[in-house]
Amino acid sequence: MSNVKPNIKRQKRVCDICKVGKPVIKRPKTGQMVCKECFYFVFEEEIHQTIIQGNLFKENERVAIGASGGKDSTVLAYVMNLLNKRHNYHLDLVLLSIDEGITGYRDDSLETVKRNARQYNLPLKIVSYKELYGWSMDEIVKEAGNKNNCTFCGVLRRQALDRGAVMLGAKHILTGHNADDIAETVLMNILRGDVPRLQRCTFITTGNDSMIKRSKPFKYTYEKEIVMYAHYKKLDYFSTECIYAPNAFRGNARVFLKDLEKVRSTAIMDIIYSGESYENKSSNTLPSMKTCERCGYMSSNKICKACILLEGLNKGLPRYLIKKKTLINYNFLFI
Ligand SMILES: Nc1ncnc2c1ncn2[C@@H]1O[C@H](COP(=O)(O)OP(=O)(O)OP(=O)(O)O)[C@@H](O)[C@H]1O
Repeated sequence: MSNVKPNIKRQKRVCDICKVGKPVIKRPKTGQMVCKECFYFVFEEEIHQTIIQGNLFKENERVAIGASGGKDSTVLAYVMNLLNKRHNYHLDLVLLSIDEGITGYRDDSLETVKRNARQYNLPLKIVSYKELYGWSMDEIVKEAGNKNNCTFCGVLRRQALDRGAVMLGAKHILTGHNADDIAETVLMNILRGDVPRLQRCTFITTGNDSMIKRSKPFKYTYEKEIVMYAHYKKLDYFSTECIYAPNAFRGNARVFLKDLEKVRSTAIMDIIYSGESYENKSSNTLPSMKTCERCGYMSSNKICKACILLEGLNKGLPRYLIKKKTLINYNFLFI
């Protein structure tokens, strides 16, 4: 047998998109091996397509980006700023941050948002729970204990974002909820048998009939790709988890989703598409939006959830009111 090696040149692997560049990223969404430049471009343009297909904006609209300093909203601010210029959306973009008053967490992440505002040259408004409600989250946790803090925080943040948007003269808020968040919410609503919420949790825009609407341009964007984008673009974001325990049930849905993804790579998109097929499929009508008789902000009831929670806190009965049926698991609505 001859020892002479056959003269076969090994073919250099190239980017699956441009067929030229060196592939450095395997896209979790498609499995393609792509170069950095193609990854940036398809990542940004898929978000642009989501925006166009969802008909999200009107020209000259003032749009508030909910900016927490975390990876999702940092990438959202960066990409919205870029697409606004690249595709001439003519949007008046502003950053809106809510300071929940969580020492050692939000104070640090707000410093990141302040830097982002300078880096992207976007105006920033910060509103705090303390100034709006007279309570910080640190004080609420001291009073109400550790158990329901995600419910308190979620209810108050939702209204705080609305109030901040009103202060900014914006009627549209964008949040960084991504495809993984939405798939988790679909799963949670299935596990709880919550059909009305299942029917609306995949909407890209909510609140069309109210003072302020909300949209999720990352509805079809995978969390892993957001992390990769932030990493390769060297974006300045804050990566610490909230010091108050995250919602345990969402944590279970997240673990379940990650396990599913290992055996079925398309699980996230499949679950979102399944959720979408439930949209408006029954006679269950959505509660119409009214204004709260106490604070004047949006509510589907006579008195809004934020006022009910604050009443409990101010009366020294925080846990009594949170147990009322209407509030249980209200934080599933925040998506
Ligand atoms: N304190 C805040 N101020 C302004 N917007 C917020 C705040 N907290 C959350 N949001 C908005 O809600 C979205 C989802 O918030 P969530 O708490 O689930 O954080 P997340 O998934 O870790 O996102 P991020 O990485 O942006 O922090 C954020 O992307 C952001 O747009």
